[in-house]
Amino acid sequence: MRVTVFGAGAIGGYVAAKLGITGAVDLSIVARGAHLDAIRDSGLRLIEAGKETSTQVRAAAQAEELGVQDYVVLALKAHSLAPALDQIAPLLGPNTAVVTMQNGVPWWYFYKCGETLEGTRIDAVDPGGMIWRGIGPERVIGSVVYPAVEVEAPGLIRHVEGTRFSLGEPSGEKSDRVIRLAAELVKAGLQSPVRDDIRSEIWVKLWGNLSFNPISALTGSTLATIVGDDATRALARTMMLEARAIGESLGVRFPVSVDRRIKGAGDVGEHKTSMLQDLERGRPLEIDALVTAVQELGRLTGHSTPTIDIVLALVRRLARERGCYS
Ligand SMILES: NC(=O)C1=CN([C@@H]2O[C@H](COP(=O)(O)OP(=O)(O)OC[C@H]3O[C@@H](n4cnc5c(N)ncnc54)[C@H](OP(=O)(O)O)[C@@H]3O)[C@@H](O)[C@H]2O)C=CC1
Ligand SMILES: CC(C)(CO)C(=O)C(=O)O
Repeated sequence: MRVTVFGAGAIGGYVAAKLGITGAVDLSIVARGAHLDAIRDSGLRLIEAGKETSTQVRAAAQAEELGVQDYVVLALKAHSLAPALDQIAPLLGPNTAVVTMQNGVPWWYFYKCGETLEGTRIDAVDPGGMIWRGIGPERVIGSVVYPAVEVEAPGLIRHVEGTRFSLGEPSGEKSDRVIRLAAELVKAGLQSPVRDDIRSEIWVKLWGNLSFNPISALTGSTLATIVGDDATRALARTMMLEARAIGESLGVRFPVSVDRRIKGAGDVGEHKTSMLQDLERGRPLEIDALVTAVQELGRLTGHSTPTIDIVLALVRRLARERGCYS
C-alpha cells in the first residue's frame, strides 16, 4: 500500500511517524524547508509518552519524485490546500484515495450528502471550486482529527495527547479503501473508527473550533479560562447554538448537549487553541475553514448568525492587523 503524507507538520508528521515505526506501508512524505532538511538528515523524530523515536522515511520536496499513490493524506492547514493543488496532482491516479485530515468545514462537505445542496461548493474553503476540480470529491475519505500535536523543532514532532483519527466516506459507505486504511492506522497504534456519518462528528469537533478558537485568539485566553469566565462562556455558547441550528438543518445529529461540549473544552485545561498559537507565532490563521465557512452555511440554509458574524469580524480584523490573514 503506497501512502504519502502531504504536509507532514504536526498532525501529518505524527501520522507518518506512527506509520513509519510499524513499517507496514510503503510510506513517503512531502515536506519543505528546514523541516524537510532535518527529516532527511536525522529521520522523522517523535516524542510520545516521554520516549523519543526516529524513523527513516522517504521525504520529498516535490511529489513528482514519488508518483501515483494508493492513499494521499492531506495534513495541511485548510488555507494551504488550494495553493498546493499543482504540487499534489502527481500523486493522484485513477484509484487514489485522499484523506482530508483538517479541522473545520471540509471543501467536499456537500458531496454525496443526500441533501438538496448536493454538489454545492463552499467558497470560504474552496474559492471558485478549484479544490473540488483539482482533487475530485470522489477520492475523499473524510477524517476528524483529535490528537494534540506540535512541531517542536524542525524534524521533531511532540505528541501531547490523543490518538483518535475517525474516518468516514462522504457517502457513509464502509468501503474497502476506508477499512484498509483504518486497519493500517490501528496497526500503527492509533484509534481509527470508521463512521457511517462522518459529517456529524465533523460538526461536534467544529463546534468547539468555531467558537473557542477565535475567542482565544481575541482574548489571549486558554480553554479553561474562557470556560471559567461567565461572559466568554456565554459568548461561546451563543455561537455554538447558532451553529447547531445550521447543522441540524443540514441533517446533522449532535450526540451531546452544548453544555457538555463546553465542559469538555474546559476540561482540556490551560491549553492555547491552535488559532491563538498561530497568532502568537505570526502564522496564517484558519479563520475561513473554522468560522467563515459556518457563516456561509448559515447564509445557504437561511439561518442568521449575528454572534458568529461579530466574532468573525473582530478576529479577521485582528489577524489582518497582525499580518496573519488576507
Ligand atoms: N496540531 C494539532 O494538534 C491539531 C491540528 N488539527 C488540524 O490539522 C490540520 C493540520 O494542522 P497542523 O498539523 O497543526 O499544521 P502544521 O502547520 O503543523 O502542518 C502543516 C504542514 O504542511 C506544510 N505545508 C504547507 N503547504 C505545503 C506545501 N505546499 N508543500 C509542502 N508542505 C506544505 C507546512 O509547512 P510550513 O510550516 O513550511 O508552512 C507544515 O509543515 C489543520 O487543519 C489543523 O487545524 C486538528 C487537531 C489538532
Ligand atoms: C483545542 C481545540 C479542541 C480547541 O477547540 C482545537 O482543536 C484547536 O486548538 O484547534
